[in-house]
Amino acid sequence: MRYFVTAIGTDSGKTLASAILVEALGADYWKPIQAGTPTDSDTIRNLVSPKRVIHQEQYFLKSPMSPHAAAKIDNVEIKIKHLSAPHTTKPLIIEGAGGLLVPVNDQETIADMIPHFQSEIILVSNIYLGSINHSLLSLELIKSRGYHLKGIIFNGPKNLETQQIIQNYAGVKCLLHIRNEKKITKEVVNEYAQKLKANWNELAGQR
Ligand SMILES: Nc1ncnc2c1ncn2[C@@H]1O[C@H](COP(=O)(O)OP(=O)(O)OP(=O)(O)O)[C@@H](O)[C@H]1O
Ligand SMILES: C[C@H](N)[C@H](N)CCCCCC(=O)O
Ligand SMILES: [Mg+2]
Repeated sequence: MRYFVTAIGTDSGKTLASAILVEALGADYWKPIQAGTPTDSDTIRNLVSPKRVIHQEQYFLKSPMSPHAAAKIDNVEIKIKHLSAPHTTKPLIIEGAGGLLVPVNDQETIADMIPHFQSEIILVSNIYLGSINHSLLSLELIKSRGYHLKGIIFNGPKNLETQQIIQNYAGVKCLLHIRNEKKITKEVVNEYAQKLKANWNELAGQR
């Protein structure tokens, strides 16, 4: 099974959520398109067990910006049809870049990768004043394109009104709520992975 981790924007906590998912599901990790350094793959490497498989990025762009722009600077053309997911017998966590409508070239966006990889979406919704609108815009896109949303991971300070309205709109449960942590360590990732594993199995049981 492939899970596509996207978010309501950049710096939302996709890589942190991906590390937790990798540990919770015993999954492989793959960042198809990396723009700038430090790379998300290196961040993941430092946060998960050494037995986890982290696949090589298919595109590594030098500039920390939208992939469509970074690709032009590097004189590289990214086409979704040329992306090919690594083979694995384990679940695969695929991390996008920024939010859903981040362009990878002048016609295609990150969202177009989701059906290309036949993946289910895990949406990271970080909580701030304005995140309801950004979350519902992302959910509207997912719904209008008929993509499958596996669940939502909230990230940041608890805000029940914000979380409830987003969950109701999405019609899915919260897989995990990540609080603001002083430091992100392997231990923190592991703690959340245990919580996610419990929630994941409980939600699967509710089907
Ligand atoms: N709950 C949290 N507590 C503390 N720090 C956090 C939390 N969530 C994210 N961060 C930090 O915020 C920064 C951005 O998080 P992260 O890299 O996971 O975002 P991202 O959505 O993957 O960004 P990108 O779009 O660049 O891939 C990182 O330094 C990360 O460690
Ligand atoms: C470089 C950064 N870390 C992300 N990987 C790319 C974020 C692209 C954001 C584009 C935008 O929405 O303006
Ligand atoms: Mg990331």
